Amino acid sequence: MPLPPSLSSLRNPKALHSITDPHATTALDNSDSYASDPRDQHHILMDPQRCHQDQEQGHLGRAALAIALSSEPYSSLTDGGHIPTGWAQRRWSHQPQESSLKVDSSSSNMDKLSSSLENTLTTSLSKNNSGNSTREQESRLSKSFASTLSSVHENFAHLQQEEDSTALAAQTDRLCSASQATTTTTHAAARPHISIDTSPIALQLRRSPASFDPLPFAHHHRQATSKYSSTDNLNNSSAFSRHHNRSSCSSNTPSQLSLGFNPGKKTNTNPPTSIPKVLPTPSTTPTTSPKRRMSLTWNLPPGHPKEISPSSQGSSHAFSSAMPIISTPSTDEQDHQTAKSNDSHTPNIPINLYRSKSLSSSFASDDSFASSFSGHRSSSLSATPIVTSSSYSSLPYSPAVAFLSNFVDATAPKVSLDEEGAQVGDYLLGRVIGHGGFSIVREATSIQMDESGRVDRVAVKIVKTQTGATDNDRVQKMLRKEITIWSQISHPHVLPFLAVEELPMDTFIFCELCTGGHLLNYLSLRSDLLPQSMTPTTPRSARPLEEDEARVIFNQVAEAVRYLHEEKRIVHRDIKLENILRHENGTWKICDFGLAEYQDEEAAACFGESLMSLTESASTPLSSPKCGGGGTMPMKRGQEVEKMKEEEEICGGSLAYSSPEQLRSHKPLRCPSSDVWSLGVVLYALLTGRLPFQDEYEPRLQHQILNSKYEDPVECSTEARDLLKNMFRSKPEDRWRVGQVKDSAWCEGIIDHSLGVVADYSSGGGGGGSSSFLSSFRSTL
Ligand SMILES: Nc1ncnc2c1ncn2[C@@H]1O[C@H](COP(=O)(O)OP(=O)(O)OP(=O)(O)O)[C@@H](O)[C@H]1O
Repeated sequence: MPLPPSLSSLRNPKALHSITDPHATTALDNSDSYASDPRDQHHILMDPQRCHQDQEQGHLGRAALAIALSSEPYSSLTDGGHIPTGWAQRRWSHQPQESSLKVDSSSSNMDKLSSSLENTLTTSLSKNNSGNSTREQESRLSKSFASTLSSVHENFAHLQQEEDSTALAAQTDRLCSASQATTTTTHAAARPHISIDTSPIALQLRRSPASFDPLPFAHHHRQATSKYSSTDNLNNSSAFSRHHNRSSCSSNTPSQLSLGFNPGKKTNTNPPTSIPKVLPTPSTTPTTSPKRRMSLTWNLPPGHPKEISPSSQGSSHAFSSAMPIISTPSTDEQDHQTAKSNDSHTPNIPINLYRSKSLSSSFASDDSFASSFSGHRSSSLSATPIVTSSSYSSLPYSPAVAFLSNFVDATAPKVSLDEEGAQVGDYLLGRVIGHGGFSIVREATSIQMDESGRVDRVAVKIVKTQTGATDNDRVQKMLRKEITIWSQISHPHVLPFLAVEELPMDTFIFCELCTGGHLLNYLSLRSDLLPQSMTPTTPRSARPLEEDEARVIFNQVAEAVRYLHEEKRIVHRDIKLENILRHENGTWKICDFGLAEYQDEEAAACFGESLMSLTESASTPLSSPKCGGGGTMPMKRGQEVEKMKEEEEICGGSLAYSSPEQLRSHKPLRCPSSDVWSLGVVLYALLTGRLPFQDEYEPRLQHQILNSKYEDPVECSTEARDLLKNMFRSKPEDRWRVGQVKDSAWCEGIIDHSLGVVADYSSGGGGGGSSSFLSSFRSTL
């Protein structure tokens, strides 16, 4: 089984070795002995048995050092196989390979370093776990650490000569982490909160202080500072300060302490004396960088093996390992419950709460955890069962996981790229607002604000690269064409195209958002009928619009069609109520150019395309099937045959809106007259609340269309009925073109010539003032 994404996408694999919490530190010191929990792969568990063996064999520290120094990526440390049923069997198969290390792990230097570290850790743990820790012991421990680190520095000088700054940095981090963990634990008893910065930020600062940009971490600083509110004991902590002084690690502010030294100094053979370690004091408004914030805070139950100071007995203390931090300090059980309820496996949820309740129950119910911590004591170990995944059952995340999640590549996808919350281009995807044949349409919001501080809301049509359709290639080809056409047209009543993002799995077309729904919705809602009422299968009707309102809408749509036909020389081929959307400003816009076509070669050329895409040699020129109102075009026979074959399969559109010539043709036509017919269907629906051609039995429906048999809407004005008649002419060549439609008396608002009542509704500006007059006038007809 491959590594879980949260681990496999670690930005810095070596970060694993900077884990600072005591569990993980112990695990790292027994680096052959930690494993992935099969129940939750984000957990790293320890094998105390193995820890013990390591210690017996004197490997404590050495393996960790070897791995820390290894330049191998983290993934290569895994066994690469499947996760067996028992977690304990899953161990990293990595054997430190001398050749891959920049240092000779058998050199005396290394031995010295290793055993020094080992001794220090052992001393630290045994003292701490005996519950007899005193200030004196703390001090001794600190000294011991200081000398260890100084020894480490000497060894690092050797490493520096190897010019391996990366390995050096990892080593530095690792050792500093180890020392901090113990020191911090020692001091956890003396104060409610202590925050030692071993975060990547601090590490970055240590590595390249000059290039460190404090801004993104301002929030972290603030948090860390606030966590340091209790600093009263800090200055009293002789061990702590001595440790820092003697180990060449210092603090400039009480709120930010960090350990380390600058590995960039390659020629310095002496232990470094000062280390860039202090984060800039926060002074600015925090800048959020939410994906890189987290907190590890947990309280230890009194008497717990991890609780090391006698002064802490009877109380609950916090151990805080500060990383890029958002702390949600709380001590009540309710918070713990909240934390538990958040126990999803989302690796990037950065807040981790470890409450005394959870730990005490966890520890109390499973001594193995305690023994794993004090694994060097063979007596307790032998009597203790191995750690199981249930040891962690009450914890939302292990500290190690929480820390690791901080290193997950910020760009790693957290959700599928076409799901709500995903970022595509400059937009964040939102809820689904519509469905098409091969698409879903979502709302999306811009990630940038405009000058007035507003965030743009747009719509995005998402088409999968693999739609699942057998003719997927064709679907993709049509999509290409839709984008080509749509991106080059611009009209107030055509839905504006904004951008396109093509990702491996999906194509995203961003366009203006129309919050008012489509025209079918609009009609249906008015009459409290379901949208189905307008489908050919149901003879029921919606309440018609007032003629003047219908005129406003129709004029906008017809104007857009006129623009397409006459200015752009394209045909829409799918004009219907569902493809006319209402913008929040009340205007109507045509959308869906999925079936749009160029009227002829010339038109195609204007869009930078060629209808003659086939390379076949010339043959007899032909015309496309006859259809009135233009749309003829020369075509070569071979090409046409191919084209016909292709087009037969992509013939689309809705039957209820189909023109007679389209029904007669076995391939989609590119003649504008068919659009005019469809436009007539829309007009009829607006005026009557029903479709002109509808029948549940399809052949009967086709018959109606072919013979242009529709019910004359006697309730409408003569001008409206006249217009409909001219739009529903069977022969395309007799049918009005869209320009004639636009110039019609009804569209012009010329209702009754004899009375000279003229109102101009063509601009879409309304004309509601004369509405009642017009209605009453109609009723007198
Ligand atoms: N810009 C938008 N604002 C609001 N809703 C939209 C927008 N674009 C599309 N929709 C909704 O999504 C539906 C489907 O969109 P569209 O017609 O563009 O997809 P399609 O895949 O081309 O559909 P079809 O299969 O019907 O051709 C529309 O009917 C409409 O309800």
